[in-house]
Amino acid sequence: MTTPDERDLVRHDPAPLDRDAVFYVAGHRGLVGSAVWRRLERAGFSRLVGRTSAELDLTNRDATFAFFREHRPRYVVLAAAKVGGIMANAAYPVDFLSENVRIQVNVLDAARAVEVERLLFLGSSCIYPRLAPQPITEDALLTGHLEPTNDAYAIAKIAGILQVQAVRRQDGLPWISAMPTNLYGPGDNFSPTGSHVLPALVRRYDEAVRTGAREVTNWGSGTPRRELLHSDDMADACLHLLEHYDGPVQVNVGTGEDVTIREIAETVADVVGYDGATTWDTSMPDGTPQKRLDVSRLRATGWEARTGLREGIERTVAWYREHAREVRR
Ligand SMILES: NC(=O)C1=CN([C@@H]2O[C@H](COP(=O)(O)OP(=O)(O)OC[C@H]3O[C@@H](n4cnc5c(N)ncnc54)[C@H](OP(=O)(O)O)[C@@H]3O)[C@@H](O)[C@H]2O)C=CC1
Ligand SMILES: C[C@H]1O[C@H](OP(=O)(O)OP(=O)(O)OC[C@H]2O[C@@H](n3cnc4c(=O)[nH]c(N)nc43)[C@H](O)[C@@H]2O)[C@@H](O)[C@@H](O)C1=O
Repeated sequence: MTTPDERDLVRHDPAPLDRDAVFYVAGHRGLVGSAVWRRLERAGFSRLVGRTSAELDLTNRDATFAFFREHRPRYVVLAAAKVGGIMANAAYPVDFLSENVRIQVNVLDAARAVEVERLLFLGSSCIYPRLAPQPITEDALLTGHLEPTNDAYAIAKIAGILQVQAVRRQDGLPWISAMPTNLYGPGDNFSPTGSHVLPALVRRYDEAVRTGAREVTNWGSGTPRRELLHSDDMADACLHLLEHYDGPVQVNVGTGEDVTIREIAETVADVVGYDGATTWDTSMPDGTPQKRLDVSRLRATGWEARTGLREGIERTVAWYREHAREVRR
């Protein structure tokens, strides 16, 4: 008989995924989910299943169970969540905690009921303590206080990691969790107040160019450091981990490099062609001073990010300009 500890040993080459099995991408229209869907299509998966939140509200437990019983997916990527930038998280902590806990518990319980073979849960680098030593290793989890602007969301994500580990221990199912750094790419949320920093800056600087404005004001001091990963790289890492990692520890996913918000703003301004002034509204929160991930566990499985930050920003600006009308609605 194997002990729980033996079952939890890391296997670097779990069985390759069957391209003809039913594969459910929860949140398939979001930034990450849509990139995962494109990646899986490219890899030859022929039976992808996705539902919008209007078609299947994952906070509804009965509907979630009915969906899993009907489709019986063999594989799942859980990329459905309530997601937002620093101000959305700070303003709506109840929603970020409650909705995310409900989505996760329902999906993970329903997946357990039909014995989903491989499942990837997506957390976030904000699960780590606000002042974790840099770069942040996976074992920094639960070693200190969280960043107050996103503690509610982080607690929900930590509960998800623990639920995946518990399913591994209790049922022996080889489910895994990935902790992405800050992400960006096509299909992102470009809402001026609710979005993350990169889409917010793309929209703001693009608008300044279009209107001829000579001054742009960003939030905070510009000194916090962030690590940014393109959503296509994230999607590639999701498939890679499902095929090459089987262990209880959540895996950090990022580039391993960070820059200041000011540097990100300068790059966005340069890419969109803005040459006016930039000021900083220090009445807005900075959030965590730095959250650079240690990605050595991921690298040990043979994966590295491919998209450089400037190239990723250029692609995102091009996408935004092509889709600006629908995005700005
Ligand atoms: N964006 C980022 O910088 C980061 C994201 N992550 C994590 O990655 C995952 C994906 O994030 P991201 O793609 O950016 O988020 P998005 O907001 O772009 O997409 C979220 C998706 O979740 C779906 N969803 C939300 N609520 C429900 C619900 N009640 N029922 C069914 N579906 C629902 C939405 O469906 P619909 O569109 O149909 O409403 C949408 O497709 C999340 O777990 C997030 O925490 C982690 C680190 C950074
Ligand atoms: C992914 C991650 O995302 C969030 O944490 P965050 O990293 O702090 O996210 P952010 O991208 O919103 O901000 C990064 C920095 O950028 C500055 N900043 C400047 N100007 C704008 C601006 O216009 N918009 C935003 N949003 N930020 C701006 C801002 O003041 C901050 O210093 C959490 O939701 C958390 O839960 C989470 O998982």
